[in-house]
Amino acid sequence: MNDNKLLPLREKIDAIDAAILELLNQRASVAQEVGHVKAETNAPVFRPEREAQVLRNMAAKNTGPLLNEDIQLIFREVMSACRALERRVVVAFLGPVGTFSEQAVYKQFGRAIEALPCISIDEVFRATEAGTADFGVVPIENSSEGAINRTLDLLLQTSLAISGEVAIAVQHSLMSKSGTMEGVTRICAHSQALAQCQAWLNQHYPHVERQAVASNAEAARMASADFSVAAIASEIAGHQYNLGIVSAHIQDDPHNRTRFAVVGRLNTTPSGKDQTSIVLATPNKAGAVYNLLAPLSKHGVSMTRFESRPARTGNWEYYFYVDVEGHAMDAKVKAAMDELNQDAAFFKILGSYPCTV
Ligand SMILES: C=C(O[C@@H]1C=C(C(=O)O)C=C[C@H]1O)C(=O)O
Repeated sequence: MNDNKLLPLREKIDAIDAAILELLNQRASVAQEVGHVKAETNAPVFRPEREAQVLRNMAAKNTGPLLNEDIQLIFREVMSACRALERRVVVAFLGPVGTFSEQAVYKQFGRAIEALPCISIDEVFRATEAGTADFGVVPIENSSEGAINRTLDLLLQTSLAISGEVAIAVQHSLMSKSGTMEGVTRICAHSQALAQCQAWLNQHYPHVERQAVASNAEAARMASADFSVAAIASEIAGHQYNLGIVSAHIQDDPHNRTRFAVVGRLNTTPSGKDQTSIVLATPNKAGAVYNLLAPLSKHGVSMTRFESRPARTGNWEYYFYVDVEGHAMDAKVKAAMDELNQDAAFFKILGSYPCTV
């Protein structure tokens, strides 16, 4: 074998690991000091703007061969572990475990947290508003199905602010207890997942009944207990419930993504590269939307997203959900927001937060 050649290389790796370990613990000790300083003033443990800066710095300094993406994953976990020495933050999400929401939680906060599964999006908001959780992670938009209306409606009323956003690739697989479709009479999934796989299902299993259930993970749980049920869910959920894969990645759009908002009782300060989400309504008159957006162009603020929701007043009135580049504390964003606020029938800043790194 090549072990004679490997041995000295492994000794090198052992020495480097010892140095990394030493440095990691030095870093952790400083994070503990940060924790003590924060405890004196009851300051928030999780600072998304600072974590975004650390991740951006690491990517900027990285000379390889490790990829920026992998460096950021590693540092996300390093920060998560350091943060947990200050305090383990509690993060509510749309459960049960195994959902894409749970993946989004770990992508944003790392693993060293307490993840709190909730039965509905409403419950995620409630748990976070009540302080049972420090943050909540809620789906806001899917690239093939559009906005998650319940989240938009709840954002309108909540006292929480958006403190971050996370996007994850959503890949659905068809799975069953046996790993085949033999004896399967029902395909279960969340309604969004059924919609995202509609064309594929129509083509491959047009005659099998489809049933919408509370979540894909719930579908996976049902399939694990019943040979007549197949589930559409993530492979992670399938693995959790010991399911076999019938067909992998069956979503109609191969680039299917879901964007999640992180909500909390925290107002995030500028990170250097931020965006601001607002919601506003116009008086119901000609040219209102045009006028509404004029302050943005006047102050040179770029709009990156625009979504409308019926206001349900019966008058064809709408709420507009708008994302703009920059932080609400930036002079030009602030000037544009002040003007919007003056003209709008309804105006609310949902939050300013770091752009995804
Ligand atoms: C150490 C801090 O606390 C947390 C941990 C961080 C880290 O490990 O780098 C960064 C931001 C905070 O979420 C800090 O606020 O600087």
